[in-house]
Amino acid sequence: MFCWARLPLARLAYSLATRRSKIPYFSIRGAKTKSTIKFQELPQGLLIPASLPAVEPHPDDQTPAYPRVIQQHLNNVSRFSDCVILTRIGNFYELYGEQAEQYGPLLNLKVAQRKTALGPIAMAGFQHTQLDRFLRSLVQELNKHVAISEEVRNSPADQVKNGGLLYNRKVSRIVTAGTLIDETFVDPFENNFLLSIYASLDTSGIVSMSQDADIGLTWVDLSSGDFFTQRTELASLSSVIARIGAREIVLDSSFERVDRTQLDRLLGDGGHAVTYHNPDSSFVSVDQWAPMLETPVTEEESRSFSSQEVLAGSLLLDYVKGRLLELNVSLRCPVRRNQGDYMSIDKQTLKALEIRSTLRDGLFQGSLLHAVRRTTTKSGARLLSQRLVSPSMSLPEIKGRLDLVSELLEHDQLREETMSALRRTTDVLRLLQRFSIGKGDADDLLALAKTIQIINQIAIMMNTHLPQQKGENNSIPSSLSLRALIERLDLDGPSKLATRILDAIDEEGLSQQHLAEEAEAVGAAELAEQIVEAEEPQAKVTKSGKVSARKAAVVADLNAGEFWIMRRSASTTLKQGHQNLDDIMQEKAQLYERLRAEIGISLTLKWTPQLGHFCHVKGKDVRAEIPSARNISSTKNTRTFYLPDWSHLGSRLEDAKLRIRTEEQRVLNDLRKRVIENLVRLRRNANVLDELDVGCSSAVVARERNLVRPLLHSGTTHKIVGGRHPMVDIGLQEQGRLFTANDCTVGGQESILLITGPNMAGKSTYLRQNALITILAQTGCFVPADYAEIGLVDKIFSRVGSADSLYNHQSTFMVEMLEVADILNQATPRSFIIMDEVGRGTTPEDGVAVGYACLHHLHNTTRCRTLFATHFHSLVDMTKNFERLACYCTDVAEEEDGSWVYIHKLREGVNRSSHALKVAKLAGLPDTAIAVAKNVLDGFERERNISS
Ligand SMILES: Nc1ncnc2c1ncn2[C@@H]1O[C@H](COP(=O)(O)OP(=O)(O)OP(=O)(O)O)[C@@H](O)[C@H]1O
Repeated sequence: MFCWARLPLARLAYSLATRRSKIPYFSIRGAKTKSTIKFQELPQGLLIPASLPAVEPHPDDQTPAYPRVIQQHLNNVSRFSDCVILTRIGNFYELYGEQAEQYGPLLNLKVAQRKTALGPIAMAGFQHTQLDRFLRSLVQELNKHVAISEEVRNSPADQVKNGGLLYNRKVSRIVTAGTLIDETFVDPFENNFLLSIYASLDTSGIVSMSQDADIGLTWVDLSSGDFFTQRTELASLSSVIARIGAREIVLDSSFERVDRTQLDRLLGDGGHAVTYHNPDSSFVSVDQWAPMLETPVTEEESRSFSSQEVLAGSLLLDYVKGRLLELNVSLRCPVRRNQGDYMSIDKQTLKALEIRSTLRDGLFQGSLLHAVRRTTTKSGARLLSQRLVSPSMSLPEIKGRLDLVSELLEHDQLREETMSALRRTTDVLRLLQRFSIGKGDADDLLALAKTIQIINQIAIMMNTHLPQQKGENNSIPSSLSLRALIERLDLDGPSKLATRILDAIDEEGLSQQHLAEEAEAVGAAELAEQIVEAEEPQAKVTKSGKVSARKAAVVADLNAGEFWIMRRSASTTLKQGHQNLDDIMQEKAQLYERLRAEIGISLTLKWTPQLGHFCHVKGKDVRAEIPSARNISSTKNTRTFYLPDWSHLGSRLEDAKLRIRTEEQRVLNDLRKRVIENLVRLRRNANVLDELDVGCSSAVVARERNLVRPLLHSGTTHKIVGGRHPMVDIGLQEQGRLFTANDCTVGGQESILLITGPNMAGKSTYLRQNALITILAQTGCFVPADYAEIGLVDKIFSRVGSADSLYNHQSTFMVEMLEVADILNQATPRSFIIMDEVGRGTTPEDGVAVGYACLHHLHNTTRCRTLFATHFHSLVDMTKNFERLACYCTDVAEEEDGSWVYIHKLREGVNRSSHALKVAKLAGLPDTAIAVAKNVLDGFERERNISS
């Protein structure tokens, strides 16, 4: 029999999975070497080493070689040269050699040295249950690609080839920031996009930097299956990239020759990883994308893709395939986004308007999304986030979304009930991706079935409460009306699937199994303690709870495998299997009774993974004569022994259980297959839920914050009455202060509003609130105003604040000019521009000149809606003859006693006083400094009086 005491034991783990597959083993890891030795259990509970951590002879020669696992790691390092390799060894993932030395300290892992024939080699590792935590650090914080080398069971032939090794290792997947699927650290509220860009090449084979060069983009979220394509031109590329907000951008190697500063400017600093990849030719035509799609792209759709989009798609899919290796993933059919269908928001504007995060701290709280998000599902939150950065340009689409909000506002109870139902649903899109990569388990199936049931309930609720026909006054019912949405649901197939899942899976058994697994985990730890204790009897194991833990382990061991996750009725084979098992259990009871009658003692028939089927007696019966018993161990009060009858029946029992487990697995696989068959329907239904969720969210915010439905039209005018800034309004309310609403009529007769006024009196707030109201309106949300009539805006631009980019050799003024240049070059008569203090980054004279030039260009050439705030009062005089420019201002009201208040209400006219010293005093500048500043101002005043 194998002797534990000879092993340099440090850790021991018991593998549940392997035991279930009827090949029980322990794996023991040496304290220093961390090699793993597996022990197989023979009948009668004997343990023999299943494999030894042999130092394999090198195939080419007989010189000393690294142990196989290290050699495999080194091979992987050269095969996946851009990756950190994590190698699975039993219950651990290990890093070796240089990678252990480099990443061990970064990951806070202890780096040890393992002795090998070729000298010591560094190693560091962590428990397999911690994989996601370390992946997060490597992928998201250190921006690394991680190749995961998993243990795979060798086929009998491979075992012979590999000197009897039961397990081999194989890189199963490469994880990068953009290829996350079901990792626990994927942000549930945002999409995790991987974007590929294909640009036209010039004659010398370099990416063309001509502003109108054709660009193809495709982006995919592997965690939800969403897949999009778009064509654009180089001039708009950085805005499109900012809007998509990808975690990783894949470029082909022609981009490597683009000037670094130029490329950085194009790609922006959205916190994404950039990867260069050279695709092979496997996905060059859209037809070849089919194996990775839920359904092939139709010929008509495929004709709509530009050649650049197809090439970007082939780059993307080739990259995905190379990262997922053996995993299959099913993506949705690519949705083509027409540039003209969405309002373009450039990357500065996205930041400046704080759409998804605040400008200063990058926080969610304080952003527009935070102000308007009341979604109850994660995928609803993702949809809303996407919509806010890509407001629609389609009047029917916007009208449809607004109709839905209006309808949900009309039906309070229906809305409340829908929201409460949605709250109970699971994130179907992300769940389905688990099935698409072959991972979904019984819990996932149950979650899916319950969500399907909830969808059915929502449909019944809507059908019961909604009037049969919407749009009685001959108006055409909107495609997004509640009824139209419900009619979009495809309930038949999914309902059958849900019934099948719920009929098959035994929820009670499943939760008991989870409990048993937890108990077993306790048992494994306890067993490890026992063996350490057996090895070093002098070392006292004093861990509290030891006895109860042991009991839990024994209980778990006895019960393990008797909780079934499928109902007996799930299949005929299961029914028969359970009948067979019942019969054997009856035989067990009879055996027990027989033994008791024959031998006259009370004994228990037990099974543990380490001993197999054995008998146990205690107390006075310990010394009884038991024919054909073979002792295992005995103490004064207990005795453990094998009995052939029980060993034989026990192996039949195990066999019966194995048959049930195998059948359960088959049923599980069948259910998974059915989920995949329903993928398209389930995803379509999930979209309806998202639409409902976003509609409910908008209705709730509209009610909470007293928002109104905007009127959208195809003109180029804005008329907003009583407008408020969505975030400042909330912020002031939290402080018990009131926001002063302001009107904004711009476009047509007055296309430019030139706004002056004191510091801190609300100019920037006014500019931004009107831009935000426009974005909300075109997103299909109600807006913070008393009334809003908005002509569709194709591009929204803002030039606010100043930020230098020293890294890119750009001064504050250079950054400002780059942004202004983009605006003046790209704005169209349908655009909406806010410009705040243009020209403040240089001398006042130069600043005025630049400010005037902008106003002149916007007034005479672009002719689009513009709100322009400035402290350069001479601009007012210089633009006096601009017909379509009107002046407005904010103010300060001074009381006789010297106190003063800001008048945030905008009035027509000009205000030439900045009251800057009031702000300086408020900010706490020393009185002496204020006095000096005042003297300077008085001096200027005197000079002005003399010269006039
Ligand atoms: N309409 C308003 N109602 C109430 N408070 C407002 C309003 N507009 C602005 N405020 C408050 O005044 C603060 C300053 O506003 P804002 O930054 O817009 O002023 P400004 O005129 O642009 O200042 P500066 O010229 O110094 O940049 C805001 O943070 C907000 O607290």
